[in-house]
Formats: sequence, C-alpha cells, structure tokens
Amino acid sequence: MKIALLGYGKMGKVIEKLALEKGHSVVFKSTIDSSEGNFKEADVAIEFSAPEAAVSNISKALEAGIPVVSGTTGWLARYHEMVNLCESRNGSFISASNFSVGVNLFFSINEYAAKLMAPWKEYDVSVEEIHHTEKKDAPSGTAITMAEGILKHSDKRDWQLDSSDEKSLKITAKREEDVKGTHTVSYNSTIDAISLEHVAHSRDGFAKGAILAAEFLKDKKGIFTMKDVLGIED
Ligand SMILES: NC(=O)c1ccc[n+]([C@@H]2O[C@H](COP(=O)([O-])OP(=O)(O)OC[C@H]3O[C@@H](n4cnc5c(N)ncnc54)[C@H](O)[C@@H]3O)[C@@H](O)[C@H]2O)c1
Ligand SMILES: O=C(O)C1=N[C@H](C(=O)O)CCC1
Repeated sequence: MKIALLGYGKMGKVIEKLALEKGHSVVFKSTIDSSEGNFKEADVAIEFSAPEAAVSNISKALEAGIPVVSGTTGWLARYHEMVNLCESRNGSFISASNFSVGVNLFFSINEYAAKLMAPWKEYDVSVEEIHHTEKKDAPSGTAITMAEGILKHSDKRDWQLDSSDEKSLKITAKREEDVKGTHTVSYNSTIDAISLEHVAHSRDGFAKGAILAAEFLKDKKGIFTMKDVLGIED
C-alpha cells in the first residue's frame, strides 16, 4: 500500500516506521513548511496534523480521490463538512479520536459501565485525561468520545471542561511531560469509588490502529468508524 502522510510529526514518524516494517511504502510526507513525494500516487492518506490544518488536509485528499484516515483531534465541529464532501465525491473516510485497539475496546467497556451504573444515582461520574505538554487541544478527543458514551446513559445534560455544575459531566485535562495518553473514568460515592483506566505506554498503538484502518479503507467507498475496522458491535 502506498501511503501519503499528511502531517509528519510525532505520529507521522511512528506510522512511517511501522508501515515500512509491514511492507508498505510512504510516497508523500507533508509538514506545515514543506512537502515531498508524489501525493497523487498514494493509495491512501493518513492525516495526523493539527486542529487548524485537518479540514484543509482531508479536503485535498478527498478532492484528489484518495481515501483518508484522519487522527487529528480538536476539529470535529466541522466533521459533517468532511462527511458531505466525502459523499459528494463518492470517497472513503475514517476519522477517530483514538486509533488504538485497546482504547476502542475501552470505549465499549466505558459504555457498558455507564449503562450498568445509570440506576445508581449515588455515584457521580467524571472523566480525566493526561497528555504531554505539547498537546494543542483540551480536552482530548478520546475524553470527548468517552464523555459522549457516558452521556448516552446518564442524566447529565452535557460535558464541560473543569465544570463544577452537577448537571454537567466534568472532564479534567492535565498536561505532564512526555505522557502519551492516560484516560480514567471514575464513579464516586460517599461509600466507595470505581475507576476504569487506559494507559498508553507508547504511540505504537495509535499508529498500528491507523495503519489497520488504512488497510481496511483502501479498496472501500463510504464513511467508516474504528468499530467497523475492528468488528466491534454497537
Ligand atoms: N486519533 C489518534 O489515535 C491520535 C493519536 C495521537 C495523536 N493524535 C492527534 O494527531 C494530531 C497530531 O499529533 P502529533 O503528536 O503527531 O503532533 P505533532 O505536533 O508532533 O505533529 C503535527 C505535524 O503536523 C504538521 N502540520 C501542521 N500543520 C500542517 C499542515 N497545514 N499541513 C501538513 N502538516 C501540518 C506539523 O508540521 C507536524 O509535523 C494531534 O491532533 C493529536 O491530538 C491522534
Ligand atoms: O498525543 C495526542 O495528542 C493524542 N491525542 C489523541 C486525543 O486527543 O485523544 C489520542 C491520544 C494521544
């Protein structure tokens, strides 16, 4: 598979290493200042750039007829525009807040726990995420996906960063040197506490999942999710 890497920072570099180990090739790499290689030759584009760059990168690839796997977070208020563009071009698109297999299993565990906990009103639920200090967006896309999973089964009205309003699901975002990504959902009562946590030890899980998504998407048309890629039921 010939890959175009749109964004060649921490994630682009790990994806390149693991893709080459799997026998794929990287025919194009772009950063904010430069681009090299042949974009149009790619079978698939893997986009991990920056919140302000994602829409332009994804649009360029869809307009060129190249299937797009996008991992960039912090731009999803414009997700529907990319869905519309993909549909109008009969293209192929997967976006995920987190491509790691473990996190996608964790998303299902999180929803199951939220459903189980729903009748037990003495427990207050909250989400915490910790990432490295270079991260541009807060809360993380993963924390937002987790919050959306909890809200499906909860009386809370919405999620809010650092909220003290008890009608909102509180998300706390912490930034610490070199943390790859830690997500915790906690249920606290005056009697006890239950927490579920996912800890990423490296960026390899995100990169492996993005390559799996690219392999899945390469010869398909339409809009897919990581649940489709991994065969996880709703
Ligand atoms: N979905 C996931 O599994 C997952 C995992 C890790 C990171 N991320 C997200 O992916 C994004 C990138 O993460 P990172 O750690 O690689 O960041 P990074 O800052 O290390 O790298 C970003 C790269 O994008 C480039 N870039 C910026 N604007 C660009 C543009 N207009 N065109 C092309 N390239 C551009 C930068 O030059 C840089 O090379 C972030 O939004 C992060 O939150 C998602
Ligand atoms: O390093 C990052 O930035 C990460 N971003 C994603 C998010 O916002 O959830 C996934 C985890 C790593």
